[in-house]
Amino acid sequence: MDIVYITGLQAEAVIGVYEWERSIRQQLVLDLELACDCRVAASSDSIEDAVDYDAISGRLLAYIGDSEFQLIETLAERAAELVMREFGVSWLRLRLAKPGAVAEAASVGVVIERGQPG
Ligand SMILES: Nc1nc2c(c(=O)[nH]1)N=C([C@H](O)[C@@H](O)CO)CN2
Repeated sequence: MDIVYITGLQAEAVIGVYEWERSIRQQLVLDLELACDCRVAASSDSIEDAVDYDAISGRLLAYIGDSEFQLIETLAERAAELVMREFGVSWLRLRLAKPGAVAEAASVGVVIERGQPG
């Protein structure tokens, strides 16, 4: 299995369980690993055969920017479903960080894996 990856994708959203969080936008950072067979795109040298990290990044930024979930678990799950459904990705690992959430921590977040490799 090969991987196309995106790291440090910075987005902003309304997210959080507390009342004060419902009226502000907070920073989120995404890392994604996306299963693929890079030989297909390498053979044709065509973006049509590639897992397009630019298109996926843009779609995720738009989706997250419009979202208003309470939990980062919910946003991570929905974002994973979107990428798999719209971009035909069979397996992914998604890390979603909310770096401002705990003042004493460098960052907090979730990591999920969905689908089957290959
Ligand atoms: N597992 C989680 N724990 C917490 C979340 C969350 O989304 N998942 N959210 C909060 C608050 O919104 C927090 O980020 C405010 O600082 C607390 N714990």
